[in-house]
Amino acid sequence: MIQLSNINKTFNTGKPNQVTAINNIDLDIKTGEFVVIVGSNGSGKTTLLNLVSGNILPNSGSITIDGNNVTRLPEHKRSKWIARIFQNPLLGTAADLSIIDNFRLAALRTKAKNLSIGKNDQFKSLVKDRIATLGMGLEDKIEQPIGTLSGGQRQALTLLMSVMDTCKILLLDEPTAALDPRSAENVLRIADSLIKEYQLTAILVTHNLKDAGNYGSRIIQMGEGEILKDIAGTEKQSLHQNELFNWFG
Ligand SMILES: Nc1ncnc2c1ncn2[C@@H]1O[C@H](COP(=O)(O)OP(=O)(O)OP(=O)(O)O)[C@@H](O)[C@H]1O
Repeated sequence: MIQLSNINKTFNTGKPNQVTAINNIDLDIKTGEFVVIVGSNGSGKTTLLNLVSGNILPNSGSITIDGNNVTRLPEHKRSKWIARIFQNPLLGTAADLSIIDNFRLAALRTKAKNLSIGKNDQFKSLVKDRIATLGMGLEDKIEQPIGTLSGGQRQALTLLMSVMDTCKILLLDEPTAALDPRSAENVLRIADSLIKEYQLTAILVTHNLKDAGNYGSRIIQMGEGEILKDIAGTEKQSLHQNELFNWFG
């Protein structure tokens, strides 16, 4: 689903503050894989997500998504494949708009021409039903501005919104870092079940090694712009948390 070949990304090339954020990375992520990325600060995790999403372009190398060479394709042209959830729950939603209007926008993400979508009662009841699955009671508040909700509530809704339109890839960049432990657990559980239900290919960047152990079908450790470890399958499932801690020893 996602292939990175020989990807390099250097910032501030030729200046004293030049930094190689991604150093010659090859990565092949299969459809339906849920990859967890861990690594110290500055190891290149967010840059990697930015390269996949098209938020930044590589200096060299190629990126393929769903069989399409997207290396030079800007972010908005990749949105038909990709939804992204950020650390800050305020990103990804329009605070002043109601919950239902945010869901309308989400459903229109890749369909700018069909602006009539979501005006009818059928759409409202579909959204209410989906929101009810969160078990947060938010289905009765769909006319309320989304900015009045807590970070955890908002992040849960943002996840649901990401699957309102065509989406094959979910990029999660520390989506729970700003949440309390209970909300964080809830949001990750929702993400995990959406990934399974919609058979999404997902990448989760996290500093939480417990989550890194519990979630995902593959784990990658990054260091200084390179892939240091790449473990999948039963080996990933049996990875003990202590072992993960030792990676950072
Ligand atoms: N836009 C930019 N301009 C200049 N340098 C950048 C830019 N984005 C990232 N970098 C640098 O690239 C390196 C990798 O940064 P990146 O944000 O990808 O790391 P990270 O692993 O996500 O870190 P963290 O865990 O702290 O979020 C760092 O040295 C960072 O300072």
